Amino acid sequence: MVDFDNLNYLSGFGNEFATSDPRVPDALPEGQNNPQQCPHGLYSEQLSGTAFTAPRHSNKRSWLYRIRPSVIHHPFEKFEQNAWTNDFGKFSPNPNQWRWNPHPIPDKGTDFVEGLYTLCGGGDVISRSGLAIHMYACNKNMDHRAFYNADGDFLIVPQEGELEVTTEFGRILVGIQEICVIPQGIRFSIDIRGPSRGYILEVYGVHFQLPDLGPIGANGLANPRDFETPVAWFEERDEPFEIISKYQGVFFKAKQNHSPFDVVGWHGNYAPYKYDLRKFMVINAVAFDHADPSIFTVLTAQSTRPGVAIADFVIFPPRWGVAENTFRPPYYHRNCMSEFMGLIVGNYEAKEGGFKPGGASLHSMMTPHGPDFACFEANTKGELKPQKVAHGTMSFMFESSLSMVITDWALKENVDWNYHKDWQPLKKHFVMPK
Ligand SMILES: O=C(O)Cc1cc(O)ccc1O
Ligand SMILES: [Fe+2]
Repeated sequence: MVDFDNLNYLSGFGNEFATSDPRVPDALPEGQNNPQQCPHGLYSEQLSGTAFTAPRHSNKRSWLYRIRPSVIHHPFEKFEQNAWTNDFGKFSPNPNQWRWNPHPIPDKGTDFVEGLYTLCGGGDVISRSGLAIHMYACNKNMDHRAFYNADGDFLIVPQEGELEVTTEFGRILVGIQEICVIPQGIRFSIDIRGPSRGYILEVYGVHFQLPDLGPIGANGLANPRDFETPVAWFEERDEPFEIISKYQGVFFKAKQNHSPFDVVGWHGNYAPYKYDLRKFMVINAVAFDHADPSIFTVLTAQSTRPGVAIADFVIFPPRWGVAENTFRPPYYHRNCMSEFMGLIVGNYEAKEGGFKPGGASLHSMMTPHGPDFACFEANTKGELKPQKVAHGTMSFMFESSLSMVITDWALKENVDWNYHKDWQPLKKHFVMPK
């Protein structure tokens, strides 16, 4: 059996892939999807990621050739997960700047599903447009348990602990400074290598795509070939499994007597993938001024309004700051978008202190924010030499055109109640001309 450290991946973003587990190299039928009998007695099953009639350029579906069809399970019953929600209508608005200390990894045995925790979000899973932002913190494998999200796609950003992700499409090792995307409906199970924590961006009704490059040209930012999709892998395990479904924001469980990871081969363009953020080709200002952070967009989940995202996934990787006569850190600003930030490793350039790896911040629609006092003081003085910005760091932003609501528990737990004090010492420097 191939272990998680020696996995092969298929290269490319959104390609039409075709893959069979090397133990059964001819698992895919030749030239058709539904032969009267599939090779090796497999069942064929389609997983649709878009409407059948979606335009060809955005149409997503895959064909799975599996030992048993997914439908063989017992009825779903409620599964208690009280730190999760997709129902943001029930919480009160709060326009403050929010910063959270790292979400704690529990002492008691907790797997990925049990350790999910919702911070904020907006929109609606039922009318199929919106997003939610969650964290996970766990210390236990999802033993004989698989999860799928009927409501949307997950973009998972591990901050501590590599994740061994088994999916219906194959297996993925997701390291720190890597991300993985598990599209709507795909069953997966997460094993860990130690205490684990990370962030999740969930979007409903759309899938992530690469941003357009416009005048940048044909190359740059996240290059398509650096996205890695698993090769088919299956296990034949006739043992009790629990399938956890998140449907309309609520968790359900169903029993079945076999592993859901029994897909021997699959083909199509709807599949999970991972990406190493250190491969991002950074573009930035090389003469003067601070460019908008959209230059750092890795993936975008577009709304129906051109250029307006349900959520953009933006990173702040290490790079050279060279701009002349420029206040180089992020500018003070108010935005018609909502900005959620997380820190994977290192230090964020706009904050001299307080924003910790594993922590988070939310600057809501039109809520002012920007560099803290120490950052402003340090960067308005001194010679502007070329300088490596935040060596070895990786922070990110989930930016959304939706107004986000914070859960009641996130308004109480892990809150840095001193955050607003970061800006209070900013001095008045104005001098009235005589
Ligand atoms: O608020 C933030 O720190 C994120 C951010 C970074 C940047 O370089 C410009 C604008 C912006 O919102
Ligand atoms: Fe901002």
